[in-house]
Amino acid sequence: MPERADHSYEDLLARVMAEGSAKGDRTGTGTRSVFGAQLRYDLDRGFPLVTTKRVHLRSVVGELLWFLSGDSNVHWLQEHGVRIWNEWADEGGELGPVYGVQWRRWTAPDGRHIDQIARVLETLRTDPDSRRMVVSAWNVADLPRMALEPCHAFFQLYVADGRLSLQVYQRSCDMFLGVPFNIASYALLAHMFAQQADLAVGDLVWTGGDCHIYDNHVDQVREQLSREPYPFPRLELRRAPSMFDYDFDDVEVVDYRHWPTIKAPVAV
Ligand SMILES: Nc1nc(=O)c2c([nH]1)NC[C@@H]1CN(c3ccc(C(=O)N[C@@H](CCC(=O)O)C(=O)O)cc3)CN21
Ligand SMILES: O=c1ccn([C@H]2C[C@H](O)[C@@H](COP(=O)(O)O)O2)c(=O)[nH]1
Repeated sequence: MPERADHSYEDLLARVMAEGSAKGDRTGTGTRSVFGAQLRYDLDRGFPLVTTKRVHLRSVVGELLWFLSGDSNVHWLQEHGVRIWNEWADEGGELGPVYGVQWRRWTAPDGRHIDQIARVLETLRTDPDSRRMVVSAWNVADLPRMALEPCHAFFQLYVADGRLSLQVYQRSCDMFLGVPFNIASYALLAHMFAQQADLAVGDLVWTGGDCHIYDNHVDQVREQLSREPYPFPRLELRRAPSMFDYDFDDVEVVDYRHWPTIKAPVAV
């Protein structure tokens, strides 16, 4: 029997449209906003790539590989055709100590560097019941040097019944442009961790703080909400020798049925 289509992202989008409070924001664009929301996807039942518009998976994959490499310069992204971070980079392409740097090289007070991804993977393999499998990009001391403070600030891994789940906390959520990317990115990350630790995949839990729709995305969201979602595609992830050896070619999404692209300006 074919899988039923998931509506949870579209339902949240509709809720922010209908109930969101008018709220100003840093970019001067204006938003409607709801505080606190949660989406849950059983990763075993499909890969949560929004279907009511085309989501450019290659940019999602490129961004995640770039995070995992510990890079903070947009040159590598640009060389691979990913443009989503260009607006925030300085003349040299630098973004400061953003996600990749904090994930792979958090600087301790004594000058050591902590690889949070490697640590959490080690715990996953040796002590999967641990309640301490947390990775934080929210390095308070480093915030002033970042081009943009982390939006997806913190995630936790959890294992039960041989299944790996991941929950991410996103403090600020651009519901139309950013969130479809963020959901797909953490779903892919959960699959990578599970594969490297020989676990099955469980749930992706996405928790949002300030969930907003920018005023200049309202027409696009109305168009999107007029569309009926399709069932999610499937992910085929080729096993890489380590968490840090995945490449574009290892990631394939199969049977992605989707509605056409909807363009929208990004608020800088
Ligand atoms: N306002 C805002 N929203 C965001 O989602 C966001 C930021 N700023 N700043 C940092 C990153 C960059 N992210 C972005 C930036 C641009 C797109 C974007 O323009 N997406 C288009 C085109 C995708 C492509 O060309 O690959 C889309 O249709 O999804 C998506 C995420 C997510 N983040
Ligand atoms: O991965 C991301 C990165 C950024 N966003 C959005 C959320 C906000 O609209 C802006 C960030 O602005 P702040 O004033 O720093 O909150 O970028 C996202 O949704 N996903």
